Amino acid sequence: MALAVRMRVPCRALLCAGAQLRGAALGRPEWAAGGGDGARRFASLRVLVEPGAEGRVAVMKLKNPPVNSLSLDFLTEFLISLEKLENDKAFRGVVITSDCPNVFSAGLDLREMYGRNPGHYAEYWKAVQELWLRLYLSNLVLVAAINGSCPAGGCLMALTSDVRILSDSPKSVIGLNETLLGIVAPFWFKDTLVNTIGHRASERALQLGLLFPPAEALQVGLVDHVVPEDQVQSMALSVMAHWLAIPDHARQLTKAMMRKATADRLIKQREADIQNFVSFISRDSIQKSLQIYLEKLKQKKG
Ligand SMILES: CCCCC/C=C/C(=O)SCCNC(=O)CCNC(=O)[C@H](O)C(C)(C)COP(=O)(O)OP(=O)(O)OC[C@H]1O[C@@H](n2cnc3c(N)ncnc32)[C@H](O)[C@@H]1OP(=O)(O)O
Repeated sequence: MALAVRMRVPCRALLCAGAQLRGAALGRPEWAAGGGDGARRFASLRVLVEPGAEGRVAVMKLKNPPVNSLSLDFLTEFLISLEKLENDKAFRGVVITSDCPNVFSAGLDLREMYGRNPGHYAEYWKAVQELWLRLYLSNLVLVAAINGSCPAGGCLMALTSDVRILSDSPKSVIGLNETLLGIVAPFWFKDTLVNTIGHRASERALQLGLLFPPAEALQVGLVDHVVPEDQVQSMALSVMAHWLAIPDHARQLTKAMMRKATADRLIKQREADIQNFVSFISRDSIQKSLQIYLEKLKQKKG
């Protein structure tokens, strides 16, 4: 039954093959298994996978310092580790959290979108699409344990999860803030937000580029729970236990029923979406906006 409901995402194999080649080219081992749990604990440079609870749950820790930006290398490593977990029938759920202090993820890596060539932009965008499709259509129960700042692409990642737990800290702001950078969230970012918080709240959040503090994120429905920082992971595991009490086949079919139409919109026009991104991001005005934003980030440090 699990096989019957497992959805295939085109081009995944190609992307993963690309990642392995990239890893090999960098002259480092692809995965290092370790610890007493053998294959249940593995790591790449930027993603750490540890056993969660009762051998059925894995905890994926994002480890791309300083701010877990979603670089191409990070995306490829993340996708490989997710595929490993998807293919291991022992795992039914994954908690996604950050290994970097105060930041869940700073979103897409601005350096992948600034000052590069069209071929690079296309390769990067394909990987971003793949991340969204693989997470959004995952058969696993995904719980985002958001232990820090979660803007733009970081928020998109969290929105693909089945449940979101946010730490109660002034640093833990979450939202799709693309307009603040002078860029526009693509339709599938928007669809994911609308499916979570509704049309009117999304319209306001997207146009204003809102980054919601914890209480407001909870109120608008962007996250499901806000808990003290030191309870984020334990809360995630306890919510996970609730979701795992449901038979997988029924939950998976229901998840597919709720999400497939949204994912299909992108699957049907992936190539056009890549071309749109490349032409948008290559515009002089957009490159200028990104340059200014990157400079602001640097100046902030003083
Ligand atoms: C059609 C186009 C659609 C594209 C859709 C785009 C989606 C996106 O995700 S765009 C990215 C949006 N992200 C942001 O706006 C977040 C920017 N970052 C921050 O606000 C902060 O860095 C922070 C709150 C996440 C963390 O703050 P803090 O701990 O104070 O760290 P710093 O700001 O000092 O940053 C350290 C270091 O990291 C660099 N950096 C930060 N964010 C990014 C990023 N998204 N991509 C690449 N690099 C990033 C920052 O510039 C600093 O670098 P150095 O000065 O070289 O140390």
